[in-house]
Amino acid sequence: MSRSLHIFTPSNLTFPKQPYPKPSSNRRFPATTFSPKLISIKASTSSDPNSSTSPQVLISNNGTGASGILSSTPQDYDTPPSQSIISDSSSIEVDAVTEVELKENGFRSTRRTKLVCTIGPATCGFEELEALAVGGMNVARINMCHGTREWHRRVIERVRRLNEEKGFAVAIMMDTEGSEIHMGDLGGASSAKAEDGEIWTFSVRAFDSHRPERTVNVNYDGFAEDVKVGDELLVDGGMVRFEVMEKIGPDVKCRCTDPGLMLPRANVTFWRDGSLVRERNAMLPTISSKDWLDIDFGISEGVDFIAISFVKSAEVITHLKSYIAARSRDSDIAVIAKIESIDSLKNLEEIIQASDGAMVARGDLGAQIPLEQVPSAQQNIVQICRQLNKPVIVASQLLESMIEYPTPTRAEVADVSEAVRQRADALMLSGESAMGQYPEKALAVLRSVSVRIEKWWREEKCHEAMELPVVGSSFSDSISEEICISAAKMANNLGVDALFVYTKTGHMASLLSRCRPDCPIFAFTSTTSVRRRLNLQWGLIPFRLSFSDDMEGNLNKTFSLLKARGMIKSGDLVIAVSDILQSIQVLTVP
Ligand SMILES: Nc1ncnc2c1ncn2[C@@H]1O[C@H](COP(=O)(O)OP(=O)(O)OP(=O)(O)O)[C@@H](O)[C@H]1O
Ligand SMILES: CC(=O)C(=O)O
Ligand SMILES: [K+]
Ligand SMILES: [Mg+2]
Repeated sequence: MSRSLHIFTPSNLTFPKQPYPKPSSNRRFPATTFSPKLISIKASTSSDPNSSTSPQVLISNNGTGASGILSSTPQDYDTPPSQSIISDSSSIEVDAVTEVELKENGFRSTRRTKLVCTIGPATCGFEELEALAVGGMNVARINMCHGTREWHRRVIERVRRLNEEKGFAVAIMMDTEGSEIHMGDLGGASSAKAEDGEIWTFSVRAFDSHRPERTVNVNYDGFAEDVKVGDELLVDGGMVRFEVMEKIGPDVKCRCTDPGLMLPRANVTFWRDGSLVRERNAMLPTISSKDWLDIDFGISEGVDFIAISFVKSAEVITHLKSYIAARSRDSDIAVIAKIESIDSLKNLEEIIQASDGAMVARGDLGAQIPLEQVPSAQQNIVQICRQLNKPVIVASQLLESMIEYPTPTRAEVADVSEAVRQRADALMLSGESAMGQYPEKALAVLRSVSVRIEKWWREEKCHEAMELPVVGSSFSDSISEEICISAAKMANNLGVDALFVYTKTGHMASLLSRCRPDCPIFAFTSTTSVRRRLNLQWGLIPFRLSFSDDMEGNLNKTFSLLKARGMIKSGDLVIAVSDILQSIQVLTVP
């Protein structure tokens, strides 16, 4: 790129000469001494990328404020699917929970960390789902390892109905089974207890209705051939352990060395001399034929996210993304790479780069690498995701003891705090919400710990600045990134109440979220599907709003709609950015 560009940042941006006060301790500008409503800095785009006119930053003072123009190459945002655009231009949609939170506690106290709940027998009813939505569930996860497609379809229907009838924007994430080795479904039993010293049979034979006592089926045909006498067999990452004693045809006799509860379809790994054995099962495809059918199901149901289990390489993600694109022109399903195998750690950056987000799936990850390596892997994945601008979910065993007990352990609270402190986009409940005794209580713990830790770290100003590399490929993308970095920095320095972002595809909102600003981000988008997808990203409060290319009009409309609902008030200080007209505007709410 030969053209030079003046990207404005707070350091090279000239504000009007008019003095304005330093942020006071409550970090709120008195509207009387500073009239930010009139400051508008725009990066307008020239239509000719090769234009010889040199880019310029113009700051003009229109009375008391200023406006700046910065020219650049044309931006290209793709138009979202027309089908999902809601034509009602007079309303704004936000979920009832956020609305109450904003009204009662103000901007600062809103939760920035998003919450994902796995839906299972304990939470599949409409009322239970509603209780989770009221409790702050942003994304409902359905795990295709369990239940029938018909069961999952009903859950999706209920979540949809909840969104329609009660104004929520709960997104749906479908998680594939993947083709690693796991046990069968225990013939319908909810669990099986293995006691110390007991002999259990792991068999590749399928059992119809009658499962012989102390026998479990294993889904991998090569199992009996690949294991050796003396191997250690770990169920669910070591929750239960066995030693292989004898092989009899398709049956493998094992002695329980670490007793515990085995759940249906629990994952099985085997170890030899302290290392994970990956014989022919290493060749199992990431996406099995059953997974492809589940993916077709997810596409036809219009789920918002598909999470792929046991990803090994970026190719499988790229392949799936083109498969989805060819089959679902109207909806845009985001693909989340689950990082839960040794192979995925080896190819981490390429996999995350190819995906729309990632999950630190600590359950299986902890079965493939030594447990003491899981925390550093988590930190690394969270950091790479933030740098590459991909949402990241920290999952598994966050509040494991709450499957049975109404209060978490102190260690669990510390674990949740750590994920919040790392500023992961989202935390996930698995068994706690799918089949535990206290799904709502577990969600409430995630909620209160998140809010508390976020507030604490904001107040202490403990967050280290993170180097955010350029992620976009076009010049226009770079401008959007710089705008977001500058806007977030300005928002922190000026102590504004909220950042507003008007975004058609959601991209600009995600770039702002990546900066992890101190104030919440109101993300306005015209489609319900983008709004749902943004619900996974840190700090974003997604609104559905029809808007035009006239930012002045958009802002006035937003202010009056939000004021009418008591969600903002006169005098609130806001910074607005948009991907319609690449710009930063500082405004006080009239
Ligand atoms: N749809 C479902 N029907 C029945 N039980 C379910 C369902 N979803 C989850 N569960 C139960 O909740 C437990 C925890 O759920 P989770 O989604 O973490 O599954 P998992 O088997 O550990 O697999 P994964 O590694 O894919 O997360 C499961 O082991 C299962 O017992
Ligand atoms: C979530 C998941 O798949 C795991 O932790 O293994
Ligand atoms: K799964
Ligand atoms: Mg897993």
